Amino acid sequence: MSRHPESSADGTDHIVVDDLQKVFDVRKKTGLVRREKHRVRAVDGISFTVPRGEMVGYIGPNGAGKSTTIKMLTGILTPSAGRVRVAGIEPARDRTRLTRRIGVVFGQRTTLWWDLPLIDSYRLMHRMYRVEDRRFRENLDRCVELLELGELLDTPVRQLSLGQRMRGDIAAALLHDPEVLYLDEPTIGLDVISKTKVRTFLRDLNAERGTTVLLTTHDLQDIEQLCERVMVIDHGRLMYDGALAGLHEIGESERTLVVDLAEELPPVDAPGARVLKVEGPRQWLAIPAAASAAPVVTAVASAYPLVDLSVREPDIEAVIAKMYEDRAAP
Ligand SMILES: Nc1ncnc2c1ncn2[C@@H]1O[C@H](COP(=O)(O)OP(=O)(O)OP(=O)(O)O)[C@@H](O)[C@H]1O
Repeated sequence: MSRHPESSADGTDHIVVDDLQKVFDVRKKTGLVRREKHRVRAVDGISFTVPRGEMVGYIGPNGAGKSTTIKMLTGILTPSAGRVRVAGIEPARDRTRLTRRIGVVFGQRTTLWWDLPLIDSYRLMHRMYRVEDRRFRENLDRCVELLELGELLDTPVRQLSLGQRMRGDIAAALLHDPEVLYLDEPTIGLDVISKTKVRTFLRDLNAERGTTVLLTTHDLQDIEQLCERVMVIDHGRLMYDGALAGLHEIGESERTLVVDLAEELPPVDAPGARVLKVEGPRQWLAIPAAASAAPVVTAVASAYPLVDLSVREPDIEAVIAKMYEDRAAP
């Protein structure tokens, strides 16, 4: 597979979203026969850009508006207001042309033909996307090798395990050499080994081909292992857009210092740290995530019989939960 030529989109931005909105009019049953019209602002004025070759996490709680955004980026849904450009194309206007430039993987449903052997689905896609024969063969060979699909090609899709099917779906999304890949929960329900295979493949794909990736997931390890940048949305609004590391600061989270002493002692006294728990000779100390652990370590080591210590980074899920809590507080 070759790297994609330089940007054909807005400057170097491969995805451009400007004040994007999607409003659904829904009818809610309020009585036996009465129905009231009401509006759901699924996406409520979101703006962001993604440069070519970036891998970005797009996360948020259930119903936040993630899928609605992705559907507008693929052209399945037309925005109520605002502007979207993907690889220079307006998705809702030119969906067919865009389809050849993007790949989509929905973890919860397959794009493969259920009753056909995997290879037959790929052959159908070859024709549907009108991929040049040599390119198709090269892409297929590479996906088969890296996603370990060789022994599965003649197996009907319905007989594949979830992890095998997911790898099959990822290959299907890449046979036409898309420049942009949307991944919606690509590791959902997979075991640890399959998750690792999928993540390694995505990292290599991004590094080698410069594919732009927008990743929606509830598995924060996907984000931690794949994306330097993360966007957090809630109630259709962008709450955070920046480095993954910055989320920790926003959430004012804490790191945990686990200290093992030579004997059982009362809670240690170290400036800048708060003892969370004491269990025999082991104590758990909280320190602000943004602060250095060194002064606390020095203080403990000089005043107590320190045997061992380790630092635990804050759990990103807890950080996001804290961010929502802070926003909800009056
Ligand atoms: N076709 C539709 N008609 C009416 N309301 C809709 C429609 N699609 C989505 N919604 C509503 O828009 C909001 C955002 O939904 P969306 O599916 O984009 O969220 P999400 O972040 O993808 O959630 P999840 O993590 O659960 O998949 C929700 O309140 C949802 O009920």
